[in-house]
Amino acid sequence: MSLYHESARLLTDSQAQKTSIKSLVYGKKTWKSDPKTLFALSTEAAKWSSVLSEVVERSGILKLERGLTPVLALVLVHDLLLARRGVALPATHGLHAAVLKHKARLTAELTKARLRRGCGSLEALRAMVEGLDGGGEGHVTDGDSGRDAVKPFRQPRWVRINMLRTTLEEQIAFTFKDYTVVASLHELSGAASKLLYFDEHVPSLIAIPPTVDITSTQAYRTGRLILQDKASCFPAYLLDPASTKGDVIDACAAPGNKTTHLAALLHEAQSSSTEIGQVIACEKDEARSQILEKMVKLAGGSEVIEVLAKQDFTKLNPDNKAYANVTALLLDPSCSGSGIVGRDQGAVVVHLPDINAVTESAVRGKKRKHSTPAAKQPSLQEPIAVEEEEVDAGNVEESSEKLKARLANLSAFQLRLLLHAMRFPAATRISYSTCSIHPEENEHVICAALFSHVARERGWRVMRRSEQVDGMRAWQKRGWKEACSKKIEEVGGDDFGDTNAEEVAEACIRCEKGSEEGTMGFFVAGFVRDEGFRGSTNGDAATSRQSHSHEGRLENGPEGQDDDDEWHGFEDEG
Ligand SMILES: C[S@@+](CC[C@H](N)C(=O)[O-])C[C@H]1O[C@@H](n2cnc3c(N)ncnc32)[C@H](O)[C@@H]1O
Repeated sequence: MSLYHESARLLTDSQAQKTSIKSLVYGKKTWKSDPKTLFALSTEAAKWSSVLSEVVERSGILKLERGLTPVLALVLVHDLLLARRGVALPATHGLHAAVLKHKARLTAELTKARLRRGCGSLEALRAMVEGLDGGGEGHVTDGDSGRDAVKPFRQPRWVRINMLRTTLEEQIAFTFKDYTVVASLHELSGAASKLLYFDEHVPSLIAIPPTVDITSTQAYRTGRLILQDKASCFPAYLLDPASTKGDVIDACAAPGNKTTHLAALLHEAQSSSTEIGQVIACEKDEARSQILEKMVKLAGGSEVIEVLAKQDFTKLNPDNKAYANVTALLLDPSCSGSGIVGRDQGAVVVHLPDINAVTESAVRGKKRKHSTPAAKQPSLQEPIAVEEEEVDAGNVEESSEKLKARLANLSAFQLRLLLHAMRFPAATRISYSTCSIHPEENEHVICAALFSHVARERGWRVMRRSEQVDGMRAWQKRGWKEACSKKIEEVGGDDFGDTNAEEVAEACIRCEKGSEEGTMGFFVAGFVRDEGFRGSTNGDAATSRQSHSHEGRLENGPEGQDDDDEWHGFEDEG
């Protein structure tokens, strides 16, 4: 295999496995190419990929040279146009010839790409590319000037208006009275002035420029405003807790952003005279339980939220009468955290040319979409200093085998929690979410749960896109169909006819990290079942086995029950 084929493979694996080029090169001893050369080419090609993908697309060579894949074209064009020694293959070699014959066209496209970036020389472009490397910024075109100039796209600061303590109107009239409302998220990027954007998907969510700090405002300090990534608002909103008119369990609650969001949604429904239940917030970790309690208090949720501190969710007995009115569950378990902005585990972002991209005449003025990681999201600094997502971040330089093993453990843990949630007899809605981009923790868990014994016995199915609340139905990025097909095939889903991969993928919601939608990488999906299934249990008299006191909830966990539908080899996420 040539240097170029090996480099193409490396970049593909690095993207897919979210593993650094370095660990892939030096973790494997069987490369045919010199590892140093392979590392240098792959790193440089990745660095230049946002420019070169544009050059390759606009030159149209992918349509002419059918033997070139987008990633192979990227590494070859890199060396053809940018390497001192050119392509390290004889000119007669098929790969070299495939790009060499288009050199004039490619060079012209590189010049245009340079000029579009306002760079007077190749050296200036080189400096720009070097400067952007690792800078963690995405790019947007400059609509105002009409020039396709590249500007760093900075993630906005998302602010959830906490309806437990205030209203949107009140905050607009006071905290944000000097702010100018803008129509697009892009207008916030890099702005130093007080601008405000109303989110189009999640009610009571606004965005402000990343440069504007609200942590010293009275509204923030008193829990009226909560800094919460947009994607992280999806699970409670999708769950639509008030629609089930009962209690809601937040199974993995600390630090409590989604818990207080659930409470706010219930509180709002109460004002429109619907009878509402309470939120039961469960957190296993002692220190994080304390943070949860503080957050609940600060957010004004004490009356609606009951905190079960130091409580392992899997040890709650679903058949305890104390949970007889639990109609909805939110499950946001520990995960790899690979969707968190700024946590790339060393993997590079490679922009690949699109074979179907329109050629230049059609692209003139077209806004390009980039997805490099963006500036680190603000975390809740004050008054509670804690990162929202508790994650199993693993080792930055871990090998792909280690990552695979870690993901297998995490997904087994996540599935175990999800299947436990499905056992609550009165529940009719569940939302499952992670801040991971890996299908192992997302679509695979959803599909495995769907085809589990407990789901089929108790009538659980995926919450279809058409059944979702408006904002979630409208959200464009959906689950990965191939990941669903793969898992459904693996769990023998073909035997249970009526669920197909396309429908499941469409039901799943994905957020892309560092994208121009301004979110972290995130995944959420819902499960529902019809009222007719309510109250179904394994047929045992479990409720008589323990008291209904708070303590009674903690004893007699599900161990010993029929666990046939669970995956074996469980290890806690540690
Ligand atoms: C991703 S974080 C949850 C973030 C939270 N939902 C929020 O929005 O603020 C996962 C949490 O689940 C907790 N956890 C992990 N396993 C658990 C279990 N078996 N039972 C209860 N909590 C658990 C972790 O300690 C961690 O605080």
